[in-house]
Amino acid sequence: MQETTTKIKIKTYYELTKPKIWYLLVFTAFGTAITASNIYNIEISIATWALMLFGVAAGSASANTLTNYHDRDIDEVMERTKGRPIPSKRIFPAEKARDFGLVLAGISIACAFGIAFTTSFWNGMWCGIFMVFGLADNILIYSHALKRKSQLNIILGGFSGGAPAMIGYAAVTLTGLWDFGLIMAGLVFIWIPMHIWALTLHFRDDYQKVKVPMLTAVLSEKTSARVIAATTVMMVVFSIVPFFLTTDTGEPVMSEVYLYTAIASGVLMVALSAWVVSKPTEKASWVLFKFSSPYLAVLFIALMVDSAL
Ligand code: HEM
Ligand SMILES: CC(C)=CCC/C(C)=C/CC/C(C)=C/COP(=O)(O)OP(=O)(O)O
Repeated sequence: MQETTTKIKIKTYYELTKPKIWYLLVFTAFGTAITASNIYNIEISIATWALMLFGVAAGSASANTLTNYHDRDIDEVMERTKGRPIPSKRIFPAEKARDFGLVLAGISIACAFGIAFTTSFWNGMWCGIFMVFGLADNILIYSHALKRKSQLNIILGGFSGGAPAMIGYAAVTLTGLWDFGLIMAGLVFIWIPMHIWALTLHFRDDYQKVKVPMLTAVLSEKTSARVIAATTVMMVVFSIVPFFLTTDTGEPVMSEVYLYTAIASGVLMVALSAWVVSKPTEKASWVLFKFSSPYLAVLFIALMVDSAL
Protein backbone atom coordinates (compact mmCIF):
# COMPACT_ATOMS: atom_id res chain seq x y z
CA MET A 1 0.00 0.00 0.00
CA GLN A 2 1.30 3.47 -0.97
CA GLU A 3 2.69 5.23 2.16
CA THR A 4 0.96 8.59 2.61
CA THR A 5 3.11 11.68 2.13
CA THR A 6 2.49 12.64 5.75
CA LYS A 7 3.74 9.26 6.95
CA ILE A 8 6.90 9.59 4.84
CA LYS A 9 7.46 13.12 6.17
CA ILE A 10 7.11 11.97 9.80
CA LYS A 11 9.54 9.09 9.20
CA THR A 12 12.03 11.47 7.55
CA TYR A 13 11.97 13.97 10.44
CA TYR A 14 12.26 11.05 12.87
CA GLU A 15 15.32 9.79 10.94
CA LEU A 16 16.80 13.33 11.05
CA THR A 17 16.98 13.10 14.88
CA LYS A 18 19.27 10.00 14.72
CA PRO A 19 17.00 7.87 16.96
CA LYS A 20 19.53 5.04 17.45
CA ILE A 21 21.72 7.57 19.26
CA TRP A 22 19.10 9.16 21.49
CA TYR A 23 17.65 5.74 22.42
CA LEU A 24 20.90 5.06 24.28
CA LEU A 25 21.08 8.61 25.64
CA VAL A 26 17.55 8.26 27.05
CA PHE A 27 18.49 4.83 28.40
CA THR A 28 21.36 6.35 30.41
CA ALA A 29 18.90 8.84 31.94
CA PHE A 30 16.46 6.00 32.69
CA GLY A 31 19.20 3.82 34.22
CA THR A 32 20.53 6.63 36.39
CA ALA A 33 17.03 7.49 37.64
CA ILE A 34 16.20 3.86 38.54
CA THR A 35 19.57 3.46 40.31
CA ALA A 36 19.12 6.68 42.34
CA SER A 37 15.53 5.71 43.16
CA ASN A 38 16.63 2.27 44.41
CA ILE A 39 19.58 3.55 46.45
CA TYR A 40 17.60 6.27 48.25
CA ASN A 41 14.26 4.45 48.16
CA ILE A 42 12.50 7.30 46.37
CA GLU A 43 9.30 6.74 44.36
CA ILE A 44 9.38 8.38 40.90
CA SER A 45 6.01 9.81 39.85
CA ILE A 46 4.60 9.17 36.38
CA ALA A 47 4.74 12.92 35.73
CA THR A 48 8.47 13.02 36.56
CA TRP A 49 9.13 10.00 34.34
CA ALA A 50 7.24 11.65 31.47
CA LEU A 51 9.02 15.00 31.73
CA MET A 52 12.45 13.42 32.23
CA LEU A 53 12.35 10.80 29.47
CA PHE A 54 10.47 12.90 26.93
CA GLY A 55 12.65 15.88 27.77
CA VAL A 56 15.92 13.97 27.29
CA ALA A 57 14.59 12.40 24.06
CA ALA A 58 13.56 15.83 22.74
CA GLY A 59 16.85 17.42 23.85
CA SER A 60 19.04 14.73 22.29
CA ALA A 61 16.89 14.73 19.15
CA SER A 62 17.18 18.51 19.00
CA ALA A 63 20.98 18.40 19.35
CA ASN A 64 21.27 15.74 16.65
CA THR A 65 18.92 17.69 14.35
CA LEU A 66 20.73 21.01 14.80
CA THR A 67 24.16 19.41 14.34
CA ASN A 68 22.83 17.70 11.22
CA TYR A 69 21.72 21.13 10.00
CA HIS A 70 25.10 22.70 10.82
CA ASP A 71 27.05 19.85 9.17
CA ARG A 72 24.90 19.66 6.02
CA ASP A 73 27.85 20.80 3.87
CA ILE A 74 30.25 18.04 4.98
CA ASP A 75 27.47 15.45 5.29
CA GLU A 76 26.86 15.92 1.55
CA VAL A 77 30.45 14.80 0.88
CA MET A 78 30.99 11.97 3.38
CA GLU A 79 29.96 8.49 2.16
CA ARG A 80 28.58 7.62 5.61
CA THR A 81 26.28 10.65 5.85
CA LYS A 82 25.36 11.75 2.31
CA GLY A 83 22.08 9.81 2.34
CA ARG A 84 20.76 11.70 5.37
CA PRO A 85 17.50 13.74 5.07
CA ILE A 86 19.17 17.16 4.57
CA PRO A 87 22.01 16.30 2.13
CA SER A 88 19.66 14.05 0.15
CA LYS A 89 17.16 16.97 -0.04
CA ARG A 90 14.39 14.82 1.49
CA ILE A 91 14.02 17.78 3.83
CA PHE A 92 14.23 20.98 1.78
CA PRO A 93 14.93 23.83 2.40
CA ALA A 94 17.32 22.83 5.22
CA GLU A 95 15.97 25.68 7.38
CA LYS A 96 12.89 23.50 7.99
CA ALA A 97 15.19 21.07 9.85
CA ARG A 98 16.76 23.96 11.78
CA ASP A 99 13.34 25.21 12.92
CA PHE A 100 12.28 21.65 13.87
CA GLY A 101 15.45 21.32 15.97
CA LEU A 102 14.85 24.65 17.69
CA VAL A 103 11.28 23.69 18.59
CA LEU A 104 12.54 20.40 20.04
CA ALA A 105 15.15 22.34 22.07
CA GLY A 106 12.41 24.57 23.52
CA ILE A 107 10.26 21.57 24.41
CA SER A 108 13.20 19.77 26.06
CA ILE A 109 14.13 22.78 28.22
CA ALA A 110 10.50 23.28 29.25
CA CYS A 111 10.22 19.59 30.21
CA ALA A 112 13.41 19.70 32.26
CA PHE A 113 12.49 22.84 34.21
CA GLY A 114 8.95 21.43 34.53
CA ILE A 115 10.34 18.80 36.91
CA ALA A 116 10.29 21.65 39.46
CA PHE A 117 6.52 20.99 39.67
CA THR A 118 6.71 17.20 39.88
CA THR A 119 9.70 16.52 42.13
CA SER A 120 10.77 19.80 43.73
CA PHE A 121 11.96 23.26 42.77
CA TRP A 122 15.73 22.71 42.83
CA ASN A 123 15.48 19.27 41.19
CA GLY A 124 13.78 21.00 38.27
CA MET A 125 16.28 23.85 38.22
CA TRP A 126 19.21 21.45 38.02
CA CYS A 127 17.50 19.36 35.32
CA GLY A 128 16.96 22.52 33.30
CA ILE A 129 20.56 23.64 33.79
CA PHE A 130 21.89 20.22 32.66
CA MET A 131 19.58 20.27 29.62
CA VAL A 132 20.75 23.73 28.53
CA PHE A 133 24.35 22.64 29.15
CA GLY A 134 23.89 19.45 27.09
CA LEU A 135 22.43 21.36 24.17
CA ALA A 136 25.05 24.12 24.30
CA ASP A 137 28.01 21.74 24.67
CA ASN A 138 26.97 19.43 21.85
CA ILE A 139 25.69 22.04 19.38
CA LEU A 140 27.91 25.05 20.07
CA ILE A 141 31.11 23.74 21.69
CA TYR A 142 31.41 20.43 19.84
CA SER A 143 29.74 20.91 16.47
CA HIS A 144 30.20 24.65 15.82
CA ALA A 145 33.42 25.45 17.66
CA LEU A 146 35.65 22.36 17.83
CA LYS A 147 34.63 19.58 15.43
CA ARG A 148 36.34 21.07 12.36
CA LYS A 149 39.27 22.63 14.25
CA SER A 150 40.55 20.44 17.09
CA GLN A 151 41.80 16.85 17.25
CA LEU A 152 40.37 16.81 20.79
CA ASN A 153 36.92 18.00 19.66
CA ILE A 154 35.14 15.09 21.34
CA ILE A 155 36.77 15.77 24.71
CA LEU A 156 35.39 19.27 25.41
CA GLY A 157 32.39 18.41 23.21
CA GLY A 158 31.84 15.15 25.04
CA PHE A 159 30.58 16.50 28.37
CA SER A 160 27.11 16.78 26.81
CA GLY A 161 27.07 12.98 26.64
CA GLY A 162 26.84 12.88 30.43
CA ALA A 163 23.98 15.41 30.59
CA PRO A 164 21.16 12.83 30.21
CA ALA A 165 22.52 10.84 33.17
CA MET A 166 22.71 13.99 35.31
CA ILE A 167 19.13 14.87 34.34
CA GLY A 168 17.94 11.35 35.18
CA TYR A 169 19.60 11.54 38.59
CA ALA A 170 18.57 15.13 39.47
CA ALA A 171 14.97 14.37 38.48
CA VAL A 172 14.89 11.87 41.38
CA THR A 173 17.12 13.38 44.06
CA LEU A 174 19.92 15.90 44.67
CA THR A 175 21.43 13.67 47.39
CA GLY A 176 24.65 12.21 45.96
CA LEU A 177 24.23 14.16 42.71
CA TRP A 178 27.86 15.37 42.77
CA ASP A 179 29.40 12.04 43.67
CA PHE A 180 27.35 9.06 42.53
CA GLY A 181 25.41 11.02 39.91
CA LEU A 182 28.62 12.49 38.51
CA ILE A 183 30.28 9.05 38.44
CA MET A 184 27.43 7.60 36.37
CA ALA A 185 27.56 10.57 34.00
CA GLY A 186 31.34 10.07 33.93
CA LEU A 187 30.84 6.50 32.70
CA VAL A 188 29.26 7.97 29.56
CA PHE A 189 31.83 10.74 29.16
CA ILE A 190 34.83 8.41 29.48
CA TRP A 191 33.20 5.91 27.11
CA ILE A 192 32.97 8.43 24.26
CA PRO A 193 36.63 8.41 23.03
CA MET A 194 36.63 4.62 22.54
CA HIS A 195 33.17 4.81 20.92
CA ILE A 196 33.92 7.54 18.40
CA TRP A 197 37.61 7.02 17.76
CA ALA A 198 36.95 3.37 16.76
CA LEU A 199 34.38 4.69 14.27
CA THR A 200 36.57 7.47 12.89
CA LEU A 201 39.47 5.04 12.40
CA HIS A 202 37.07 2.96 10.32
CA PHE A 203 35.92 6.01 8.31
CA ARG A 204 39.28 7.88 8.29
CA ASP A 205 39.21 8.52 4.50
CA ASP A 206 35.77 10.15 4.83
CA TYR A 207 36.95 12.49 7.58
CA GLN A 208 40.16 13.34 5.69
CA LYS A 209 38.05 14.22 2.62
CA VAL A 210 36.14 16.88 4.59
CA LYS A 211 39.16 17.89 6.71
CA VAL A 212 37.49 17.12 10.04
CA PRO A 213 40.49 16.46 12.32
CA MET A 214 39.13 13.50 14.32
CA LEU A 215 42.17 12.22 16.24
CA THR A 216 42.11 8.74 14.72
CA ALA A 217 41.62 10.14 11.24
CA VAL A 218 44.75 12.29 11.62
CA LEU A 219 47.17 10.00 13.49
CA SER A 220 48.67 6.96 11.78
CA GLU A 221 46.55 3.79 11.93
CA LYS A 222 49.10 2.21 14.27
CA THR A 223 49.11 5.14 16.73
CA SER A 224 45.33 5.49 16.44
CA ALA A 225 44.88 1.84 17.38
CA ARG A 226 47.08 2.37 20.45
CA VAL A 227 45.13 5.49 21.47
CA ILE A 228 41.87 3.55 21.14
CA ALA A 229 43.25 0.69 23.25
CA ALA A 230 44.47 3.15 25.91
CA THR A 231 41.08 4.89 26.11
CA THR A 232 39.37 1.49 26.30
CA VAL A 233 41.55 0.43 29.25
CA MET A 234 40.90 3.82 30.91
CA MET A 235 37.15 3.31 30.42
CA VAL A 236 37.23 -0.23 31.87
CA VAL A 237 39.27 0.85 34.92
CA PHE A 238 36.88 3.77 35.56
CA SER A 239 33.85 1.47 35.18
CA ILE A 240 34.86 -0.25 38.44
CA VAL A 241 34.65 2.99 40.50
CA PRO A 242 30.91 2.62 41.36
CA PHE A 243 31.78 -0.58 43.27
CA PHE A 244 33.78 1.48 45.80
CA LEU A 245 31.13 4.16 46.39
CA THR A 246 29.18 4.33 49.66
CA THR A 247 26.18 6.37 50.84
CA ASP A 248 26.72 8.91 53.64
CA THR A 249 25.79 6.14 56.11
CA GLY A 250 28.75 4.12 54.79
CA GLU A 251 26.56 1.61 52.95
CA PRO A 252 28.18 0.39 49.67
CA VAL A 253 25.91 1.33 46.77
CA MET A 254 27.03 -1.56 44.53
CA SER A 255 27.88 -5.24 45.12
CA GLU A 256 29.88 -7.92 43.28
CA VAL A 257 27.01 -8.19 40.78
CA TYR A 258 27.98 -4.84 39.28
CA LEU A 259 31.72 -5.46 39.80
CA TYR A 260 31.81 -8.79 37.98
CA THR A 261 29.60 -7.47 35.16
CA ALA A 262 31.89 -4.47 34.69
CA ILE A 263 34.99 -6.68 34.73
CA ALA A 264 33.58 -9.32 32.36
CA SER A 265 32.27 -6.80 29.81
CA GLY A 266 35.43 -4.74 30.21
CA VAL A 267 37.68 -7.72 29.45
CA LEU A 268 35.77 -8.22 26.20
CA MET A 269 36.24 -4.56 25.20
CA VAL A 270 39.96 -4.64 26.06
CA ALA A 271 40.33 -7.84 24.02
CA LEU A 272 38.59 -6.19 21.05
CA SER A 273 40.84 -3.13 21.37
CA ALA A 274 43.90 -5.45 21.49
CA TRP A 275 42.64 -6.92 18.21
CA VAL A 276 42.52 -3.36 16.78
CA VAL A 277 46.13 -2.82 17.91
CA SER A 278 47.31 -6.13 16.45
CA LYS A 279 45.41 -5.55 13.18
CA PRO A 280 44.38 -1.84 12.84
CA THR A 281 42.04 -2.69 9.99
CA GLU A 282 38.69 -1.12 9.18
CA LYS A 283 36.95 -4.36 10.24
CA ALA A 284 38.48 -4.55 13.72
CA SER A 285 37.71 -0.89 14.50
CA TRP A 286 34.15 -1.31 13.18
CA VAL A 287 33.55 -4.33 15.44
CA LEU A 288 34.88 -2.43 18.46
CA PHE A 289 32.59 0.50 17.58
CA LYS A 290 29.54 -1.76 17.20
CA PHE A 291 30.23 -3.39 20.57
CA SER A 292 30.69 0.00 22.30
CA SER A 293 26.99 0.90 22.62
CA PRO A 294 25.80 -2.51 23.96
CA TYR A 295 28.75 -2.35 26.39
CA LEU A 296 27.54 0.97 27.84
CA ALA A 297 23.97 -0.34 28.03
CA VAL A 298 25.17 -3.44 29.94
CA LEU A 299 26.93 -1.23 32.51
CA PHE A 300 23.73 0.76 33.12
CA ILE A 301 21.64 -2.42 33.34
CA ALA A 302 24.10 -3.74 35.94
CA LEU A 303 23.79 -0.47 37.91
CA MET A 304 19.99 -0.76 37.92
CA VAL A 305 19.89 -4.47 38.80
CA ASP A 306 22.52 -4.24 41.53
CA SER A 307 20.90 -1.18 43.17
CA ALA A 308 17.63 -3.14 43.33
CA LEU A 309 19.19 -6.13 45.14
C1 HEM B 1 30.99 13.96 21.25
C2 HEM B 1 30.34 12.83 21.46
C3 HEM B 1 29.95 11.84 20.39
C4 HEM B 1 30.27 11.79 19.09
C5 HEM B 1 31.17 12.72 18.29
C6 HEM B 1 29.58 10.64 18.53
C7 HEM B 1 29.63 10.28 17.20
C8 HEM B 1 28.93 9.23 16.65
C9 HEM B 1 28.93 8.92 15.26
C10 HEM B 1 29.69 9.68 14.18
C11 HEM B 1 28.13 7.83 15.09
C12 HEM B 1 27.77 7.12 13.77
C13 HEM B 1 26.45 7.74 13.37
C14 HEM B 1 26.01 7.27 11.99
O1 HEM B 1 26.87 7.00 11.15
O2 HEM B 1 24.80 7.22 11.79
C15 HEM B 1 27.63 7.47 16.37
C16 HEM B 1 26.77 6.42 16.59
C17 HEM B 1 26.18 6.18 17.80
N1 HEM B 1 26.37 6.93 18.95
FE1 HEM B 1 27.75 8.34 19.27
N2 HEM B 1 28.87 10.01 19.49
C18 HEM B 1 29.05 10.73 20.65
C19 HEM B 1 28.47 10.47 21.85
C20 HEM B 1 27.51 9.52 22.05
C21 HEM B 1 26.81 9.34 23.30
C22 HEM B 1 27.05 10.18 24.55
C23 HEM B 1 25.96 8.31 23.11
C24 HEM B 1 24.98 7.67 24.06
C25 HEM B 1 25.21 7.57 25.37
C26 HEM B 1 26.12 7.84 21.74
C27 HEM B 1 25.42 6.80 21.19
C28 HEM B 1 25.56 6.36 19.91
C29 HEM B 1 24.83 5.24 19.36
C30 HEM B 1 23.84 4.33 20.10
C31 HEM B 1 25.22 5.12 18.03
C32 HEM B 1 24.76 4.07 17.01
C33 HEM B 1 25.74 2.92 17.21
C34 HEM B 1 25.53 1.79 16.22
O3 HEM B 1 25.13 2.08 15.08
O4 HEM B 1 25.79 0.64 16.60
N3 HEM B 1 27.07 8.59 21.13
N4 HEM B 1 28.14 8.33 17.33
C1 LIG C 1 20.67 16.44 27.23
C2 LIG C 1 21.29 16.66 25.91
C3 LIG C 1 20.71 17.67 25.01
C4 LIG C 1 22.37 15.96 25.56
C5 LIG C 1 22.94 15.93 24.21
C6 LIG C 1 23.88 14.78 24.11
C7 LIG C 1 24.03 14.32 22.70
C8 LIG C 1 22.98 14.62 21.68
C9 LIG C 1 25.06 13.61 22.37
C10 LIG C 1 25.18 13.06 21.00
C11 LIG C 1 26.58 13.23 20.53
C12 LIG C 1 26.69 12.75 19.11
C13 LIG C 1 26.06 11.48 18.71
C14 LIG C 1 27.31 13.48 18.26
C15 LIG C 1 27.38 13.08 16.84
O1 LIG C 1 28.56 13.59 16.38
P1 LIG C 1 28.64 14.09 14.88
O2 LIG C 1 27.63 15.16 14.67
O3 LIG C 1 30.06 14.40 14.60
O4 LIG C 1 28.19 12.78 14.11
P2 LIG C 1 27.95 12.62 12.52
O5 LIG C 1 29.28 12.70 11.88
O6 LIG C 1 27.34 11.25 12.41
O7 LIG C 1 27.01 13.71 12.13
